[in-house]
Amino acid sequence: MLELRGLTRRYGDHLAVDDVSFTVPDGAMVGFVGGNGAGKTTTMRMVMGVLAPTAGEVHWRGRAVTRADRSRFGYMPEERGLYPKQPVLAQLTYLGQLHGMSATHARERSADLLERFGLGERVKDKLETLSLGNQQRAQIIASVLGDPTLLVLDEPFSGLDPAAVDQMSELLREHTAQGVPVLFSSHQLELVDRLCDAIVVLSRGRVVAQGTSEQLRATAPLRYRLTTTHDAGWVRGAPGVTVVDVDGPTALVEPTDEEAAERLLLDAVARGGVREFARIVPTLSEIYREVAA
Ligand SMILES: Nc1ncnc2c1ncn2[C@@H]1O[C@H](COP(=O)(O)OP(=O)(O)OP(=O)(O)O)[C@@H](O)[C@H]1O
Repeated sequence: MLELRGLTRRYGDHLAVDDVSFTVPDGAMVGFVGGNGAGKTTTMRMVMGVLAPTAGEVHWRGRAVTRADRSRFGYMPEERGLYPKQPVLAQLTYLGQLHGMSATHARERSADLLERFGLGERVKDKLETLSLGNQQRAQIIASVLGDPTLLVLDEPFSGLDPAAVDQMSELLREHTAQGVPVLFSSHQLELVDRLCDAIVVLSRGRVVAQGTSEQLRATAPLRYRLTTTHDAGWVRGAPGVTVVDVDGPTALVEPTDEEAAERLLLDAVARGGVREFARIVPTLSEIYREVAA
């Protein structure tokens, strides 16, 4: 398990990361979301030891992380790590060796992954001659070489087409299935919602929400849409209900609890017909906008 304890980073007067604490349990995929400049990259750099924290600690498997621990972490940095002018397979092989693999094993594993991700024909090409999405595939492959004990990936899915997103998600799942914790940042909230066991939302350097997407949804107010056969203006006087909006026969309401919702429905039926009475479950994007506002 990876644990961030009160991680803080200042750049001069600017507090870029402010007392950030969360865990990435073994085998869990945790999505790290937040607007531009929220502090995700800075936090990940501190986890990897690329940047020293102003305060706070990173713990790995229950104790302060060491340089040896970090040498087994797989990292995809924001600035990416591969050399544009080097052939793809040669540099992946070299990287694998840096992670302790034999030259043969590193070359075989890299070639297998390149083949699997549709780059089998491009292994001898310089990285810079590949499309951006294909370069990104190679960068992700680089981060998983050498059986990493933890994966920290800075926007690994940006620029990938839907097929590559599926392939890369599958690759990450293979790692979580073996107990490897995975932390990745992304602006693609639907993807984060679909892939992650838990989500950490950062805003202006602070964690403003964290939990499973169900837990985050549960923090949203209970909201219903009522569509009647007549004008719904009467809901404004209904007990235990806050009216968000009324538009002709349709009302958006926030009952204090399920009982108040039921009373409202019975009232609506008694007053005429009900076309729809539906619980509005917010999307992760809506929750995100709310908490990050
Ligand atoms: N080397 C630096 N010197 C000064 N300020 C920095 C430096 N690196 C980052 N910052 C500032 O720290 C804050 C957090 O930046 P960071 O790159 O961690 O955010 P982010 O969440 O990764 O953003 P994005 O989604 O745009 O990549 C920003 O205000 C940024 O301008």
